[in-house]
Amino acid sequence: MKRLWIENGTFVTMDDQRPVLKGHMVVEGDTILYLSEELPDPLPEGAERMNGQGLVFMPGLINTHGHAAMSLLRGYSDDQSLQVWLEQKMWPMEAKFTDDDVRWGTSLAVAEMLKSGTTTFVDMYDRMNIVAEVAEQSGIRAFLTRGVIGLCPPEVQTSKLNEAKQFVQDWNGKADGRIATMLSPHAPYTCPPDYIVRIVEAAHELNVPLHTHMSESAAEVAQNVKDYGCRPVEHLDKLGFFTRPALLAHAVHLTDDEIALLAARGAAVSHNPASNLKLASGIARVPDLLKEGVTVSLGTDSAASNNNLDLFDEIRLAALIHKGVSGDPTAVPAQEALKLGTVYGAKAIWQEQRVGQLKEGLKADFIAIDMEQPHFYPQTEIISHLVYSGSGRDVVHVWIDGNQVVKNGECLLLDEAKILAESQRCFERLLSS
Ligand SMILES: N[C@@H](CCSC[C@H]1O[C@@H](n2cnc3c(=O)[nH]cnc32)[C@H](O)[C@@H]1O)C(=O)O
Ligand SMILES: [Zn+2]
Repeated sequence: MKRLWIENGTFVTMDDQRPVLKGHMVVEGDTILYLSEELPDPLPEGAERMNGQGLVFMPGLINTHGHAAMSLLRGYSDDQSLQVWLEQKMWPMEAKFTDDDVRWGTSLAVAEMLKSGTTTFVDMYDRMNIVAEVAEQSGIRAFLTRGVIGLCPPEVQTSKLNEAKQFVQDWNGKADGRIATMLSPHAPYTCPPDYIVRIVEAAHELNVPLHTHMSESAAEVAQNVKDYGCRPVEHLDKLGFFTRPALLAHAVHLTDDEIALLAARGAAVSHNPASNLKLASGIARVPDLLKEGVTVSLGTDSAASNNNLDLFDEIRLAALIHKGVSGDPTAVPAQEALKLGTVYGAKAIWQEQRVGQLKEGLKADFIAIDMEQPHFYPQTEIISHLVYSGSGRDVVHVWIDGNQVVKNGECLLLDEAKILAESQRCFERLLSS
């Protein structure tokens, strides 16, 4: 079996037992076989050797919410509220999307994510077969779901749900186990209650988790109260949503009771600070969620509301904004912020036994960061440096399942020049059609 031996590296493990260690890591096949300050004994036979000096190795980042194909709409609508951005700008453009647009928009997103250190991403979109093909080819790990908007006639609702179920059947566990799937009503405000109930039942049948957008804006919460007589968490609870493992994007506007209910139900949250700031949606109660024991992770949302997919930005924002709004400089410290993007990300997608830390027995999904740069000197607190002065541009190498997918900042399995040219062509066609 293929072996890689990294010598004399600095490893930020995200394992509380030994958060940072200097030493050696051996990868065998798709798995971390050995990680220690000591030389491996016996020395790994036939291993490719790599000098880790000047590099920091850490678990690949986990982006728990996004819509990759929307990278085509980066910069197309800035400085708008969620409702205007979504209904007047995104939906009309997305209605014109073809297979080709989804392919090149997704490829653009995946290239950007890989190069900035994301090794697992969650994606909610349609034409998901194409998204899965891009994920398979690129080497990335992906948790994919055909999101469904239910503001349409019953027969269209049914065909969308059938498509979402078929996607699960076709792709769950594919790409050497790198692809997992779930089901997702787009949001309580775009799916009637009876449709959400049908989606929950389908998730039980297929034994997959659920994902949705929830309580992103104050307007949508007010609408929920007006239409259904309760706030979104209680509404989803009544519809049985939390009888499945559930991942909720945004969760910005929550009461104490809602936080308690999420904790009791074991639901996980994807905190998307950049998107929430840009659409002026508000600031999620992350310190309170963490205090109550809710699993919180990080997502970029799409590049159309971010406007990049660099998860280091989300890590830094999470570490900064909660201090600012609470007046407490100890809110979301650096170590906790980095956990949001790694080990808690893994937990939020029920993958903590496989990814999210550098640990013997876990999958070899890891990244290398170039520390020999002015913004990382003097070299003192590495975790602080990564969170407060690092960015995705510092990532030089990326491995997923033990395979190197980015080398010296270049994607090995994607044709970057072609992706840039094709995405430009797709966007221009969308604009003029
Ligand atoms: N087109 C599908 C739904 C795909 S789910 C992905 C949808 O999420 C939308 N979206 C992207 N970001 C956000 C957000 O922050 N809040 C709510 N919806 C979003 C996006 O515009 C896209 O329409 C259907 O009609 O059933
Ligand atoms: Zn979204």
